[in-house]
Formats: sequence, structure tokens, C-alpha cells
Amino acid sequence: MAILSSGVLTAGLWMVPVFMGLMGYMKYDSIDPESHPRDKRHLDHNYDFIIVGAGSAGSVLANRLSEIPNWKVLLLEAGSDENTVSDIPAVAAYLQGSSLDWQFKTEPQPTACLGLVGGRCNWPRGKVLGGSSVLNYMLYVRGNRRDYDLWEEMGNPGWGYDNVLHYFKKSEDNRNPYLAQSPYHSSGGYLTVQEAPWRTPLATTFVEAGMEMGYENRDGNGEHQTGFMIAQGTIRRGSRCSAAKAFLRPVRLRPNLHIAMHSHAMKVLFDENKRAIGVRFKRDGKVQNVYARREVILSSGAINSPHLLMLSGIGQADHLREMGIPLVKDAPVGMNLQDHFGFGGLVFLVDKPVSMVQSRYENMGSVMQYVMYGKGPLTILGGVEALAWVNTKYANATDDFPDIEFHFVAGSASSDGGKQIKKAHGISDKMYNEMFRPIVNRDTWSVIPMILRPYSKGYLRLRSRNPFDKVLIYPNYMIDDRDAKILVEGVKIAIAMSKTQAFQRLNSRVNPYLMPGCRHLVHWSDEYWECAIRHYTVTIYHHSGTAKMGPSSDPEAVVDPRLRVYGVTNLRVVDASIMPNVVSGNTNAPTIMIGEKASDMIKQDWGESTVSIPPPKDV
Ligand SMILES: Cc1cc2nc3c(=O)[nH]c(=O)nc-3n(C[C@H](O)[C@H](O)[C@H](O)COP(=O)(O)OP(=O)(O)OC[C@H]3O[C@@H](n4cnc5c(N)ncnc54)[C@H](O)[C@@H]3O)c2cc1C
Repeated sequence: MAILSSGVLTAGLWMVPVFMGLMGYMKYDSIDPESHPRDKRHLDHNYDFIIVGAGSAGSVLANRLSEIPNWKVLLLEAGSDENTVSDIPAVAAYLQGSSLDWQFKTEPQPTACLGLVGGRCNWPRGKVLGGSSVLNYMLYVRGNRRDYDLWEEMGNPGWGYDNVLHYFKKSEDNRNPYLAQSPYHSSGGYLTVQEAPWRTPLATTFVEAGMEMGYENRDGNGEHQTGFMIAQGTIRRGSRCSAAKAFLRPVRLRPNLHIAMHSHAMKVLFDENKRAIGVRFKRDGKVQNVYARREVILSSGAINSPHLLMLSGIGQADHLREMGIPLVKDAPVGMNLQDHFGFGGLVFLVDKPVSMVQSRYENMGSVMQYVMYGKGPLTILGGVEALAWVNTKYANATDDFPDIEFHFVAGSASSDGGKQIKKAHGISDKMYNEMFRPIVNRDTWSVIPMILRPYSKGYLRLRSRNPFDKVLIYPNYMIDDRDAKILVEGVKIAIAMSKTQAFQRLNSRVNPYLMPGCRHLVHWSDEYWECAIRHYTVTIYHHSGTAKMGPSSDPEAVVDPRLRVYGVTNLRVVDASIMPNVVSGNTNAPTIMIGEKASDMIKQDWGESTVSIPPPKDV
């Protein structure tokens, strides 16, 4: 401890994550009763199920399928295990660009991401046990009941809200008593959900401001979505509760579950009857095959599951021909790419020391609070303290189907002096120097308005047939003008909110430094805001839809409502790729729900009981 203390006194701020990592390590050993899963070195030749990808969905599947003692399950994961920094909620953005991140970037397009480095948006995805649930901001949001009812109406029986609510609750262990009692929540599941144990005064100001505007302060995961709330998060004792921590660690000793890390799947293997029989993967520089007696399940996420399908011969015939890949099934894989995006530059200045200026919170006191009690500013969910669902003039306010979600942050890209957010978002030097440098270390808050149901859809393409080349990503953000118009209205609602008494007590005012590239437009006009949004576009990381679920009559569908890939047998996709439409909220909890529901469908299809084993009591 003495060494650590003197270290932090002499270290620069750049040392903070390293230091916190060390402290996190001590915390693990002394308090955390869960040990990490073991990386199985010697694999069997055959398994009943091979799951590719240990992310939000894959971790659930590995747990639930290995509940059947006579099923042997292999979980293949390209990445390594979580580390101690990834446990600390407030520093989530530090993980972007690290070895835990696949580090995707979009292709430059003329409608968005214009002020970012190379005209590209960064698309981080978790390359680690737990997948993107290890990089995410831990916000626990389920979406709108109507999303699921619409999925069902699109020809997907069993996916309506009343059905999926059962699976949301099955996973959940809600540790806020006032929420746990609600008929919409539950306790005793594997996934711990709770509000962050610490918040800035700005979080309550935000909720108060919403109420002043006529919105309710309510649980957006409950009966109604529209309204303002303090964020609920997937955290446990103040630390991240990733899907791996929730679903894999408690079952790490099951003899019928093998977890192989650093194992990069290259393709699915088929027999002459188009039956999936195994997976080719590379580990330690060696290409190997492993075989599945029952099924191969792709849970590699909405970018890599379609990538693997295409590498395996399932994709658009012309494109596969062009890439020299033999066709197994002509299918619209990689199309229907959906994401939530928003505006990153909506920043307000305040006159009181109430925000997350980095130098004020990343210090010895905060580290000690976190390490010793699981409390304090380091427990904030990736910086996001509160959420709201609001209606622009394009939504019918009586429908409870809002079109904008607000992410409230008690800070901005200026709060860390350009160390973290600038890099994570890929902000160019020009934009940073002109918009944010002049307000560095000042007290600020921001709202990231996010469009909930974008009209614009993108697509993925293979760069080559080399499995280690990343796919090309064309998000098509705001290619449909209506999306930009909705976001502009979202910006205007946030500005109106800054003028409520609640925010005026702090003298809130919009950052006066303008977006380079938009100054020629009338300042603060709709045209100005649209230009600014197209310059500082941010993904909210909800990539989905690229292996769409739908009935056989749907020409865009890649999997059926039981998530089986059309045109082949014994192959399913179970992850965010299958969403026919992205839900009206953040996608981690919905993807975990998909994992839960798919597990039951698989058990039913193979004639097994769906009765589940509860988690151990001490987690
Ligand atoms: C930075 C960030 C912030 C986010 N914030 C939130 C939030 O606050 N709240 C929220 O609800 N959602 C959030 N999300 C989104 C949410 O985390 C994802 O939607 C969800 O985790 C997706 O789950 P998945 O199972 O589809 O994919 P993933 O969790 O990404 O899992 C895919 C897994 O497959 C592995 N894999 C991929 N290819 C291969 C291969 N070829 N061989 C072997 N393994 C492979 C990957 O390494 C990964 O472990 C965020 C995401 C990111 C990246």
C-alpha cells in the first residue's frame, strides 16, 4: 500500500488508470468471491454445441445450455479475459482503442461523422470474455414494449412484450428495493442491476428539469417509457457486472463447459447436405477444426456474426462470387444494419463546481472510496448519470413511443482535457481546439440526444476473404434526412431544458464556441444544428439487425423466429444481429434477453427441460 500511495502522489494523471487497475486488483482478491473462468487449453474433438463469441448473448447461452449435464458445450472467444480496469465503471471509455476492443471504424460517407478523424466514426466492440458488455457504459435499458410487439407482428411468434418480459426478469437481480418490488423487475437472477451508488448534484437537477417540463420521473423500464430517470446499471458492489461476470464466472467449474480464449473463428464447416458440423478457428497461430454433434451457434455480435456467415458461404451471391467464396446460401447477410446515433457536441457551461471535471474526481480519495466501499465517483456508469425519453414534434406524445433518448453526462469532451473522450470519439484536433480547448476544465454538462428509430439503414461488406481482415462498414447515418430533422428537434428540447429553473439556478448556457465547418450558418438555427450533428456524429454502439429474424416470406430475413439460419441446418445466430428493428433503447439487456429466450428454444427443440438452475447465493 505504501508503494501505491507514494506512486500516486508523484504520478501524473496518465497514471490514474494504471493505478486504479492495481487497486482494482487488490479489491478483487480481498472482496470479490467470484474467480475468473479458466482458459481450457486442450479441447475435445467433438462437442454437442459450439458457441462462437462470449459476449452478452454468448455468455448467457454457455451458462444455460451447460445446465443440461449431458450436453458438452464449447465457448470459443477471440479475446482474452476481462482485466481490472474494465471493472471500474467511470473509466469505461479508456478501454476503447485497447486490446479489448476490435477497433472498427466506419467508411467515410458524406452525410455524417464529417468533423471526426478521417471522416470516420469509431465503432468499438468488445474483444474479450463478456464481449461488448465489458466495454459498455452499463446502462440497463430494455426498450419500449411496442418494439417487441412489432417484432411479433412482423411474423415472429413468441417475441411480443409479454413473452420477452419473462426473460428480462429471468436474468435480473435488481438490488434497488424500490425497483425489485415492481412487477416489471425481479431479484435472484444472474445479472445484477442497480443505480450507481454515487451521483453529482446535476443528475437530480436533470430529473427536476424534466418534471418542470411536464415529464414524469419514472422507471423507463417499467409500465411506461416516456419520462426522466436516474440511470439503472449492470453493476455489482460498485463494479461492472459484465455478461461474463454474471453468467460465466458462477458456472466456471461445470465439467461440461469448456471456454477457449484467444480462439478466433474463421468459418463454419458444412457437410454436403448443408448441415453445420463444426468451426475452423485459429489459436496460438495454429488453425484447427472442432466439431459439433448438435449445433453451431454464432454469437459474435452484429459485425462479426454476419462476417462469419459470409466467410462460410452464406451471403449475397454476387458479393460472395466477387470475393471468391463458394456459395452455400444466397441470403441478405450484413444488410439491415441499424444503429443508434446522436450528437456529441451539445455542451452547457455552469457556474458552480458540480460536474465531473477529471482532475477533481480521479484522485486518491475517489480511488480509496471505490476500492474500500465500492462507492464514490468511480462508480458512475461510464459518466452517464441519468436518462430520458422525450417526444419531438414528429412523435405522438400520447403514444408512449418517444423518438429521442437523452443520455445525461455531468461533463463533456472538455472535462478530461482531451485525454479520453477526444480519442474515443475520434474528434479531430481542429474541432477539439476550436470547440472544447477553450473550456477545458470548466464545469459543464451535456446531453447526447439519440434517435431511437432511425429511418436510415446501412450495410456491411467483406473487405476480402481473409477472415482476419475487418469488414467494411457503411452505416448510412442520416442518409434519410428525417433522421437529422428528428435529432435537431432533440437538440432543441435539450436547450429548452437548460432554460428551466432547475438548470438556471446554475446559470446553464450553451457552449458559445461553434462547430468548425458550420459557422457560416445562422448561429443556433436548425441548419446550424443539423450541420453540427453531421460533423460530430456519435454512435451509441447499438449495432444490430445484420442477420435479421423474420418469417420465410420476408426477403430480408436471414434467420427464422427460432433463430435458425435459413437454407442450412444446425446453425443459429443468437446476438444483436437478429433484431429485425433496433429496440427503442440501449441494447445490452435486450441482447441478454435474446440469449435467454434462445436457450429455452434450443432446449425445447432438442426435447430437454427448460427449468433453470438459480445462481449461487454469494454473488
Ligand atoms: C462502448 C460501448 C458502450 C455501450 N454502452 C451500452 C450501454 O450502456 N447499455 C447498453 O444496453 N448497451 C450498450 N452497448 C451495447 C451493448 O453492449 C451491445 O449491444 C451488446 O453487448 C451486444 O451483445 P452481442 O452478444 O451481440 O455482441 P458482443 O457482446 O459484442 O459479443 C460478441 C463476442 O464475440 C466475440 N467474437 C467476435 N468475432 C469472433 C470470432 N471470429 N471468433 C471468436 N470470437 C469472436 C467477440 O470478441 C465478443 O466477445 C455498448 C456497446 C459498446 C461497444
